[in-house]
Amino acid sequence: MFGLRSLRMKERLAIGFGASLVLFTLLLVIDLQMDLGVANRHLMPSHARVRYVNDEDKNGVFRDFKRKFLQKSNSSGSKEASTTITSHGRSAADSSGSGQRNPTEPPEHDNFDDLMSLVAESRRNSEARSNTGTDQSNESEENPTLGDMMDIRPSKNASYLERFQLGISKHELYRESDPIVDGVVNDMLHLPIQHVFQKDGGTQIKLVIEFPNDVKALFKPMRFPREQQTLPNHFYFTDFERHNAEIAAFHVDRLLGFRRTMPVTGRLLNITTEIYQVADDDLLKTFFVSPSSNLCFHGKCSYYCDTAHAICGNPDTLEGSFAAFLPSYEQAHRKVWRHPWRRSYHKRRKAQWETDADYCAMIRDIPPYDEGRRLLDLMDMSVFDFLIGNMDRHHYETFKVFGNDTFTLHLDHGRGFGRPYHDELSILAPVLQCCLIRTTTLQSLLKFHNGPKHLSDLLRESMQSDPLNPILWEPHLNALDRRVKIILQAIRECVKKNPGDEVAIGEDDIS
Ligand SMILES: Nc1ncnc2c1ncn2[C@@H]1O[C@H](COP(=O)(O)OP(=O)(O)OP(=O)(O)O)[C@@H](O)[C@H]1O
Ligand SMILES: [Mn+2]
Repeated sequence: MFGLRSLRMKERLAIGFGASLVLFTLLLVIDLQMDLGVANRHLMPSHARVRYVNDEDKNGVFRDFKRKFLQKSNSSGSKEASTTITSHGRSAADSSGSGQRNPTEPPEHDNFDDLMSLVAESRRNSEARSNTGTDQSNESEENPTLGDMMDIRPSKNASYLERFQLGISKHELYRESDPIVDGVVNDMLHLPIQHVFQKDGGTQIKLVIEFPNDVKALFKPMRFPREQQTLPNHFYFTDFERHNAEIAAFHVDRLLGFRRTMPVTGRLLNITTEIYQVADDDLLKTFFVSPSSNLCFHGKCSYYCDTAHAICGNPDTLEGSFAAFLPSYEQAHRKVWRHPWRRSYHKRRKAQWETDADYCAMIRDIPPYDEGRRLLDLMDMSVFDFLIGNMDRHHYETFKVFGNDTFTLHLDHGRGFGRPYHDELSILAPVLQCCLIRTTTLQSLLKFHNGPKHLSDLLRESMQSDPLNPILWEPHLNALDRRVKIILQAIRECVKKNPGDEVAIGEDDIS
């Protein structure tokens, strides 16, 4: 009797153990699936939560700077919930990063002379190297274009876009002050729209707009007014995309001298004649008339493509961003790279860079980050994303034909410019952890900071010609100037931590 009972007990234990093993495996599988987030974005939990506070990285530069910065400032997140527009936007936002100064005292301007001398020194060194012929980076290195590589010349009646695409070079998308950018933008603004369909891939709705002569643009529609901030309970990957963020990001990238973002312009559309009447069948099926008699559509995608999140004319007009189309894959294959500082896209798991103090040291040893310009390009990307507040940089792309020592494309900035009163320091993690920045980028930042024109002034000027101007809500422009200073402070900390031979700035390898 006892033996039988104990046998049952054993069986029960075995069954219980077996069941928990199955349950555990199941949980692991679900966990793993969620971590595939980016490749399979539909699997990503909409309520996922990612913390970036790094408990183990007690000595990491990232954590150190974050702690120091937060101690000095009285948090820049205090106004996040407010969407009130005040005429004092500039001074209100400026005060958020400047510590506990007496409000009557004029703030003292820090020129960052230490960093200025660092840039000057780096310049002198590279000049000396090129004079003595010991320069590692070949200054006179060729900068072939896609046209050169494929041996294609623009046809006689080639559009601006075709010329632009063939002129994309190993170092950049377009040259400084290249008039072709205006040509491409003008075409997207004025050419008649012939055909519209939804672009597949990605999580939110995007349309491919076709103009005559094979000219194409990638369209993202406006959803909210400029003052709408990222909803407090939305993560970076559930945040709505903003058409104006795409426009502003193009201008910021150009002002930084990167030229790695395709030209983007705003355009006001007539939803009836310029979308509905030229839409393909699949898109057409998602059109409807709202109770206010406005024409609406929602398309098909994994996030916000339903009746409750439809895009509607007002009453017939619709704002959107038009990004010049990249060359087709057949023309120029692009290589997609997983970003080493990609967020976990998982509610419980942290990314390795969030917990590993030596993360950058590891990345530095892995190709293509172990040589050439790639790691410096990632530092630029981090600076750029921090400025625009973009946390959604999971992958990046390069043109295959140029090999590894080519620029990284800056694509997809629809989730930038969402929180003007918050500075997301974790976006700067690559720069803070590697203690590295390209000389020319540091120089640009110092110029923005010391003036006479600040980044916000230059950006306001640059975006003035856009038909949808003003593109940004004023607090976002103030945030840019505040963030420039934060980056400079961060670099200063790095330099202090790495005195002597460990120079914190990287040689510029672009001629
Ligand atoms: N200007 C462009 N021309 C052609 N293709 C583009 C352009 N910009 C982006 N793409 C392609 O379209 C894809 C999706 O674009 P984008 O990343 O902007 O959309 P998304 O919905 O935000 O995507 P995800 O959800 O994956 O972040 C990109 O992976 C890129 O390859
Ligand atoms: Mn995206």
